[in-house]
Amino acid sequence: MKKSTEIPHSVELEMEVLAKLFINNDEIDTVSELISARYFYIPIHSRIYEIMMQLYSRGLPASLSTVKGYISREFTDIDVSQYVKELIELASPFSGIEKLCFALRELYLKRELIKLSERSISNCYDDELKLTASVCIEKMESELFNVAINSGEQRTLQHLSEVTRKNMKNLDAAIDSGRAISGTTTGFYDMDHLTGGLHPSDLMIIAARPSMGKTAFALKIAYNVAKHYYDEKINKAVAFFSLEMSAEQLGARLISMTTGIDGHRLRNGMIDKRKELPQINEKIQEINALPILIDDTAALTIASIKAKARRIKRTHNVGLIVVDYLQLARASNINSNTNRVQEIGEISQGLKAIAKELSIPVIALSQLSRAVESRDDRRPMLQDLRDSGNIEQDADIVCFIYRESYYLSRAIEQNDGLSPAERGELVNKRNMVGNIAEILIAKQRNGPIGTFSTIFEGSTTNFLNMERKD
Ligand SMILES: Nc1ncnc2c1ncn2[C@@H]1O[C@H](COP(=O)(O)OP(=O)(O)OP(=O)(O)O)[C@@H](O)[C@H]1O
Repeated sequence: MKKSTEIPHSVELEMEVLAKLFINNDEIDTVSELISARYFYIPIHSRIYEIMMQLYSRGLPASLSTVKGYISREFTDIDVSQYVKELIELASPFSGIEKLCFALRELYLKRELIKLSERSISNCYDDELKLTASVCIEKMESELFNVAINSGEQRTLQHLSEVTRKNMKNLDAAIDSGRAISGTTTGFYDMDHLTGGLHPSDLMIIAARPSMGKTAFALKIAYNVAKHYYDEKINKAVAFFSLEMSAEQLGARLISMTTGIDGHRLRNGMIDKRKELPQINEKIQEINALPILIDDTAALTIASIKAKARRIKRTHNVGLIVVDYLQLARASNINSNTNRVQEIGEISQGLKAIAKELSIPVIALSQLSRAVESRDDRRPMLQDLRDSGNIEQDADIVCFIYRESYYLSRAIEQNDGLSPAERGELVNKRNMVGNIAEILIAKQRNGPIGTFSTIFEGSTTNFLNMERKD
């Protein structure tokens, strides 16, 4: 392998791009979309480009004479007239400017990769910084992600017209979808109606007491989104970080959910081999085709979730991330003074940061404290999240799952000094509420709050729309 020790750059290429721009200022619009001043390695080139952009944006001609005035003052040791003359001579009529810009970008990205690798090496060698290996990985991943996704450009300033153009694009997409939603469908009609679907950059918290069906609900949304990607031939994937259940357990739930066969029977092999086995095989084929990625590493730190999320965005164009569940993740910067509330705060903040940085929705499940059960009405409220860091503030949407039948069944089973009449009343009540699971949207930053009902089928851990449209 032939190695070059020279920093990747091409003086001629840079000069040719500038020359073409001098000859035809109209190309500036195209070029400014593709490159920026930092793509030029030679300082005088970078400055010439910057000045041209400034003049052009003020409606002035970016001509040789105007630019020369500025440059001569700043680069006194260079014969600018001669330099600019050479520049013009270089302009070849044969190569298109876009091709040149891509070549320039290639060289710039290689330089950025070299720089980030050097920084990473020096972080690892530096004893004084005392960075852990996972912090070094997180830093490198983050920088690598910026180079890969944004080509190193961290765009922070946008003109309002760019923003409204995106608004119109979203509105057009909502109109075109014919589903009256602007985000990705959750598969739950009432939820889509209330929220407009799942939106990029949003952190949605799904919270409930244990056994209410958080995992089941989130898995159904993940399944619905992946099925939507598959059916519509959208090249995206869903990533499910399962800190509690193993990937096999989630797979078993998906099989039970899609075949309608009781999960308990499936686990114990109590199935009709002739009738049900072919059905299971058929559904497994369907599940296999879905773009769902599962990571079941336990006790992940928020830094490693971030790093993995960036990687999956790069490798699989992830469109939705689910984290089950928030309290099982660990903060990255824990010391002896860190308390649990601070730790949860860092995790929810980190999840929101992932949603924003990757511009995708993130769904995080959250446990609720026992306090819920000390009230007569056990429907969770936002205040139930208040002891848990900043979950409520960081979330764009908070929804709770509440199943009255769960509490009624528990009371019937415990049979705590119930008279036969009281027991009968509880059984009647449970029959009335049936398998209804209420979803309470208690906070929505950009929309209304409200409650809707779904059906929870315990035996298949499946959530369904009330009208069984799915
Ligand atoms: N085979 C089955 N038959 C009947 N109900 C079942 C079966 N398997 C699971 N369930 C019910 O599904 C519910 C568990 O759902 P899920 O694990 O999604 O809840 P969760 O809120 O995520 O729970 P946790 O917080 O404990 O993880 C429980 O109420 C459980 O009784």
